[in-house]
Order: sequence, then structure tokens, then C-alpha cells
Amino acid sequence: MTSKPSADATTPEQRQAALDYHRWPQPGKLEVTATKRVATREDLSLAYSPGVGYACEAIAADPAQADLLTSRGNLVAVVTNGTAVLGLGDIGPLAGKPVMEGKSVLFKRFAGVDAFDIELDAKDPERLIDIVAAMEPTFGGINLEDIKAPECFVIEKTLAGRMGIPVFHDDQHGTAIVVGAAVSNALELVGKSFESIRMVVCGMGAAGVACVDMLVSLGLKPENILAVDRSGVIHTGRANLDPSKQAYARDTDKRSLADALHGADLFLGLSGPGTLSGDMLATMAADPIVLALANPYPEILPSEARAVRDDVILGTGRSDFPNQINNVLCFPYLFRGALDVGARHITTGMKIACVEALAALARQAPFQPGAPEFGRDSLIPNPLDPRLLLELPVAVAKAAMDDGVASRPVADMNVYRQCLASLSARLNAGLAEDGTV
Ligand SMILES: O=C([O-])CC(=O)C(=O)O
Ligand SMILES: [Mg+2]
Repeated sequence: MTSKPSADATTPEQRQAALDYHRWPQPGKLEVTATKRVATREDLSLAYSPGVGYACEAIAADPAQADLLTSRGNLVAVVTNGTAVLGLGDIGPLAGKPVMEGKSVLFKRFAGVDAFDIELDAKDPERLIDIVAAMEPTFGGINLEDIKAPECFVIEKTLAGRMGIPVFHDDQHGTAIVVGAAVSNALELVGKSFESIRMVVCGMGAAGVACVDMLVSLGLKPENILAVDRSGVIHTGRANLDPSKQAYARDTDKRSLADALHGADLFLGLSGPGTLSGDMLATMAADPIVLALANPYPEILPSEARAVRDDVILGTGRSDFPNQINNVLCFPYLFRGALDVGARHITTGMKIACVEALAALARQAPFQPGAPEFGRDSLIPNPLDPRLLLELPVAVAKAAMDDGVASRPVADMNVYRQCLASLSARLNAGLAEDGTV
């Protein structure tokens, strides 16, 4: 286990409450339920032999029928090999299972997408690729999760090329989409622009690389970015740089995170607990934007940051602080839209559509009375905002159709909006008193 991190705001009681939540009234957070009645012999002859055989024959004659006669078209695999679980590191697939179960619960709770968590004892990228590719008959989409860099890059790229269903590495692109929206809104609040700011990104793993690419596509200048990893600033003089980091090396004499941060406008942390000290924060430009996104222990705690300066705009990945910059704001809805139009791939256009829809939703009126207005402590929608399910899948579905990857284009977007509204009503009405879906 990792030693107790300095940026842990958790009390022993909160830790125990989390373990109890996972343990009772039955182990884990998920179960499988049937969607068809099997009460009589007639039901049995439809669900099983002989009726099931007719469904098999229909699919053998026309594979597209699989998405209509089985749950495949609404089923996503949440796949990990446990090599980069949250900010906890390579704790293995078994210890990563609570996260994958959790992601599956969120798919269902927020977007009605069924998801199975698949933890694979497969560190070798080739082996992992072969196993996941072989699962295509089962699933309508693949959400790769908590797989370490640099292997995650080739794993995602190869699978996306090999499979005819959407493959999406959540830690890269889900995080990048939410960060893109949060930074757009934060810049608007402080009157700065992507083109004018300087950023320091700490942690150039899966999420770091994807976030930098996303922010550059939104207008951040590559020469205004300094990337920092465990060995310090990534500069052109560094020997043995991993190829995934080479494009981010700069010709600079800055060597440490502290050097890099002087005068910077944006700190993006995707590293580990406590890497940003109050002294470093003090040297940043006016109205600094600090996204301390390591989970569950951020690079700096909100209380520590505020003790140093009151002009900071701060986000973390956690649900217990304001501005939760977490990929939960993206992956359920991105897959909802992608599955609904039978998208074969996730395109850049679909990702940008998500960024724009998220940023715009945050600027709307609060989703419930008493919720904070758009502002420094409300940069990004609240993960419980039900409008996420109404806005994001529509944006994604449209982009998939524009990009020509939709195998079942939506004929009438207004009808699709109504379908999402009734799904939303079902999901919210289905919330049992104890909160299960
Ligand atoms: O699980 C979360 O809260 C966000 C995430 O993907 C990660 O930290 O790896
Ligand atoms: Mg993750």
C-alpha cells in the first residue's frame, strides 16, 4: 500500500463508512437482473429452447439484429488491467475492481447504460489487446480504464482500429473533455484566454498527455506549456525520454515544478498527493487556476490552497469538494450518444461536442434551488445535474452523424430528446429509497 498521503482529508470514520458501503447489505455495488419475465412454460419456451434458437438464426442471417435482440447494443465493458488505478498506481486488477464496479454503476445510474466490469490479469499490451478484441461479440462499446501510460496509448489505438465498436480510454479523453470544459469556463471568469495563458502540467501519464492535446486544440499555445514528471521539467536536454513525452519537451532552463510554476496561470495536476505546495502556489500569476485532479488524494487540498491565496480557482476530482472535475461528467453520456446512433468509433468531433455541451451547461441556471450559480465554485456541472443526460448525448449523436460514423443515424432529434427525457424520468423514478437504481 501507499504510505499515508499528506493530501488526505479523510477521517477514519469516512474510510470505514466507505468500506461499509461496499460491504453491506451484500458485497459490492452491482448485480445482474433479468429484463424479461420467466414465469410460465410458455415464457421458458420463448426465453430458452426453442425460442432462443430463432433469435440466434435471425442474428446469423443479419448480425445487426444482435443490437436489437440482445442487450449488446446497450452494453459496455469497463476494462482494466489494474496498472494505474486512480492515483494509487499499479495495485493490480483485483484491487482495482471496486473502481470498475463503480464506473459500471455510474454508467447505469446516470445514462441507463449497462456495463460489466472486466478486470484482466494481462499486463502485456499484446495479450490485453487480443483479449479485448475477442470480446466484440459481447459488447456495444469498450471503456478502457486505469491502464498505465505509455502502454495505454497503443492499446487504445490498436483496439479502435481493430474493433467496429467505440473504444474509449476514459482516463485520457474523459478527463481531457472535462478539463477542457472547466478551463474554458475558468478562463472566461478571470478574463483570460487560451491563447495568452501559461500552463504547467504535472504528471504526463495517460490523462496528462490527453489533456495537453485537448487544451492545445482549444487554443493553448504549445510553447506556453511546461510538462513535469517524476524527474522534473520535461526539457529537450533530458536523456531517455519516453517517446510519448518527447513531443512535450521544451528548450528551457527550468528544472523543478517550483521553477516552472513562477508566473504560471494554470496548474493541471494529474500526478499524486501533495505535489503542489502552498509556497509554489504563492508564486503563480493573479487568479491562478489550479486543477488538482489526482484521485483520491489531490495535489493540494482546497483548505491548503485557500490558506495561501484567496484569488485561486480550484477544482479536484472528488465529490466532497466544489468543482468536481471528474470523467463521470463525460463517459456515461458520451457512450449513451454513441450507442444510440450505433457509432463505430469515437471521433475528435464527438469529444469536442462534449466539451462544448458541458461548458455551456455549467453556464445555465443552477439545476436545483440552492445550488450555486455559475462562478468560481461552480465551473462545471454538478455530477447530479439531470440535464447532463438531456444535453450531452444529443451533442455526441449529432457529431457522430456529422463525422459519418453513425450506423443508425437518428432521424428526428426532437424524438431522440424525448426518448432521453423519458429515460431520465425512469432513472430518477427508479431510484429506490436507499439510492439503488
Ligand atoms: O475514478 C475516478 O474518480 C476518475 C478516474 O478515472 C481516475 O482517477 O482514474
Ligand atoms: Mg480512471
